[in-house]
Amino acid sequence: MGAAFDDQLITDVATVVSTEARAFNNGGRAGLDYWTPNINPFKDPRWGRGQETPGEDPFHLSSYVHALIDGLQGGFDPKYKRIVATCKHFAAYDLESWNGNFRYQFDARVDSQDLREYYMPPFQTCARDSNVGSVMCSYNSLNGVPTCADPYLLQTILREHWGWTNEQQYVTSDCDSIQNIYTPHNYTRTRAEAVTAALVAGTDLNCGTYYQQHLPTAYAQGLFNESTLDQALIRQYSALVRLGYFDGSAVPYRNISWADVNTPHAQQLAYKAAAEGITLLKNDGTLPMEITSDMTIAIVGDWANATEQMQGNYLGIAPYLHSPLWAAEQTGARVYYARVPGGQGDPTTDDWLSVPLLAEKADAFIYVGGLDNSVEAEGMDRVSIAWTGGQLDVIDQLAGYGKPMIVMQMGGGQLDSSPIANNPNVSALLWGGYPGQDGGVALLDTITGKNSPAGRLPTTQYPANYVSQIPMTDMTLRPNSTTGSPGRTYQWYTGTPIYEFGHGLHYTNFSASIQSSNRSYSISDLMEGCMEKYKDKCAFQTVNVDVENIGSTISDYVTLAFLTGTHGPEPYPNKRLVAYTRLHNMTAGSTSTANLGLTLGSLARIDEQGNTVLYPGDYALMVDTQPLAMKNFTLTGDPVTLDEWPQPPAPQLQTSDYFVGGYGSTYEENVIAGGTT
Ligand SMILES: O=[N+]([O-])c1ccc(O[C@@H]2O[C@@H](CO)[C@H](O)[C@H]2O)cc1
Repeated sequence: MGAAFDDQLITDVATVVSTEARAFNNGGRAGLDYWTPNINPFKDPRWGRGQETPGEDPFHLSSYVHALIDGLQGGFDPKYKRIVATCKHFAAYDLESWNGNFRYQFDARVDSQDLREYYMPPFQTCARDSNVGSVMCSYNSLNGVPTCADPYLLQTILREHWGWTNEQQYVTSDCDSIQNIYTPHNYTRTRAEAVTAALVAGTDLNCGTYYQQHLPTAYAQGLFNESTLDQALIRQYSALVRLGYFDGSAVPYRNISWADVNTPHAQQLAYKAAAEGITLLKNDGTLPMEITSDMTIAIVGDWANATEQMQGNYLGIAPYLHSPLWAAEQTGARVYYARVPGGQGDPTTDDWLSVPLLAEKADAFIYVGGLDNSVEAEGMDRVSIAWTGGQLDVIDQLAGYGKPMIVMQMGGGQLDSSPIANNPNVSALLWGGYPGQDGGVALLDTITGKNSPAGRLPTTQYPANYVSQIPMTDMTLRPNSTTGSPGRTYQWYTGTPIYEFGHGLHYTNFSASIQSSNRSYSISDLMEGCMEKYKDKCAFQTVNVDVENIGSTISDYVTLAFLTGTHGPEPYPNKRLVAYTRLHNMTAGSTSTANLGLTLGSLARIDEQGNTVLYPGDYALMVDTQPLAMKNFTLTGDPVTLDEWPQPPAPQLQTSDYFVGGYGSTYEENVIAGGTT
């Protein structure tokens, strides 16, 4: 869904989710607070939970999450919320288990510039601009303080700076993260101090047992006031009030029933969400490829008959799971399926004797593989971002027969696909993520041209040696000659990506031109017209981009607008996304206009203190990754601070390093006397 770059799609999907959630609630099968979305930026390609997020770019994440909350909660200030959404994990959480570091004890060291520029924007959008009902603090520490015990994060930034002060908004802990304040963070001397630190910092709800077990002792010890407890309770009960929990049939959502679950509309949307995200990385002209009933197709690989696997993690019960194999069989062609060796944990293909047999019979090969949840998962980061040798071996062998050879790269993270990209016998390469219940159909429709691919990569595809250039624990974004970091994300990476953020081919060609001429703007004039409470939200301009389909195939087109230029503090990023929109169903020869709303905030840069500043200098707006259109402009006058970032308190504690456990070990404290775990 991140690769679709289609905010309306996100709102539509989220509306189905919240509608079905209400049906389940009315049926007595579910609550009304949902611990979604995971909106941490996908900073490092090894991250096992990057698959849950829309991608690596903070502007993209912010725009996406705004659209998502709209659908989940039913608008930004509804009388009754449809459900409470929870933006998680606040903040700087993106490490599971890597090289002896675990999410429960990891201390993310982040300076104010990177914090405000990269790790904060999605949460600012959640709290300040979308009225999200709940925020979840994370397992990790941030600069020495466990986030669930950090008043700078939960009070100063979240509530005061972002004005997230409605009584019905509450912070929940991650599951057992309050226990983790005590161990393995070793942040407090006692358990009573750990629960106190969390409650006083503003963690209102505990996923786990620590509040139940230890708040009474802490209260008896006089560690916090009753009013602090009241505040947490008021926030949670107020949230129920805003959900209409106490209002019976006065709440319109009470009418939602099982008939509103798994509707034809929901099914179509599941298909659309899969189809819009499929991204064409390489094509020698073989695609689209008609599949007729007199053809024989061989569909192979670990994912060829994927069903549950198409859902990634955190999934519900799907009404059906249409695998690629199932979809291939619906074409009427004769289909051979082989799971073949060479998948995850199966590095050799030596005993695979069926290649020549398959090759003799098949008119075309479809290989579906890549990553799956056995290697990218919650609690599990990767150590390699290369394809397994076995998979490449199979792909090589099949490609060697000189027949149409299509590779589908699946999974939420990226792999270095250069061996496939550089193999002239591989006709086409597509990326499909975790496409959900109708994923197989969306993939086959893309091969045949029933769906024209228009997705764009929401993450950089790095070369495999990237993982030896920077440790996962390094939270910095900018390249650094001292540490040897080549930089993170398309904004700062100094190497050459295999496929860059925003890459995505089509079955047609597009041209674009930006309306309006190059010119200069005075910063003081811009500020004079800026009346918003939050200055970064003031409009700069709506840039209209005329996009023309100059090929012969109907297709969507995603307009990505990047800003470059010399303005603000050095170093300058390569470029940064400042707007995007998806144009739908553009017929051959047609022109559509993308209206890109730029704000003063989107022009601004972040200084070393984390302030958002509008700087004089040269700017260039470009459309698409291989610029189809470009517009230069300048800002003149003195810099103006749009948002003054609250400075962190002086560090008090250093993290300790005597935790020796692994994934899961922190739960041992939950053994109740006489019980088991
Ligand atoms: O059963 N457990 O032991 C267990 C432990 C951790 C866990 O993950 C946490 O729960 C999810 C709740 O939203 C958070 O996104 C995730 O970080 C989910 C389940």
